[in-house]
Amino acid sequence: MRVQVIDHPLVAHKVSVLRDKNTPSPVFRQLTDELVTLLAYEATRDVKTVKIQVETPVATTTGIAFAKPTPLVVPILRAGLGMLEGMTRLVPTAEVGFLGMARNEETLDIITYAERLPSDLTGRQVFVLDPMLATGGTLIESIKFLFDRGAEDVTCICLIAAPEGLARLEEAYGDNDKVHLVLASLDEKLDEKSYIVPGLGDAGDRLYGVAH
Ligand SMILES: O=P(O)(O)OC[C@H]1O[C@H](OP(=O)(O)OP(=O)(O)O)[C@H](O)[C@@H]1O
Ligand SMILES: O=c1cc[nH]c(=O)[nH]1
Ligand SMILES: [Mg+2]
Repeated sequence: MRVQVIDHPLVAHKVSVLRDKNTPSPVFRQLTDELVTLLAYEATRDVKTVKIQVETPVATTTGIAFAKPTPLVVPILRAGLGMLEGMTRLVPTAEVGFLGMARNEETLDIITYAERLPSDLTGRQVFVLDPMLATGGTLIESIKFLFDRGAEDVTCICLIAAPEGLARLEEAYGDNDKVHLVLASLDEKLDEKSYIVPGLGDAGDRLYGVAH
């Protein structure tokens, strides 16, 4: 498993504003969108391409296009939905599939309540979007789901991760070079409710919930 924490002042600045509890939902959504585009630049470095011929007004040259089958982008509902538009703006030919998962806040068990993905993912490059990697339960379940369907490789784009969740992912996929994780920040720890510290609170609520 390859893990990249993007160390860049544009990313760090946007994460700082995102963390601020006084940042309202519309700004939170805008920053989430902007952050995805910055992380996607790195996350798509190994996307499969083919050479094509391009006619410029002056000459013929060689360019590239995304190889077929096209990449599949999978936001994990609900919070991952806030990252979808930023990703598809950069990879407009991507197909989009959906996984709805929720963490039971008492037991931390993961409930998969929705799934709308192609039935056969053989040979597909998949990009999973979820802002938070806390205990790692949701991401491990998502990656398993995608490999079970035949996905060739899985790149997860997350904004904030906890070391505890990263360790669980390493345990599950450390030896697998088909798993790639791109993060904006690796935080300190989880608190007693398994929220990321310092984190940014509940990403789903801050994107789509009632304003506090
Ligand atoms: O690493 P874990 O401990 O599994 O926690 C991370 C998950 O928790 C959040 O979703 P949540 O379950 O709150 O659902 P939501 O997106 O609907 O708010 C977050 O978006 C991740 O999916
Ligand atoms: O800190 C956390 C942990 C899980 N889910 C969130 O939205 N935030
Ligand atoms: Mg939530």
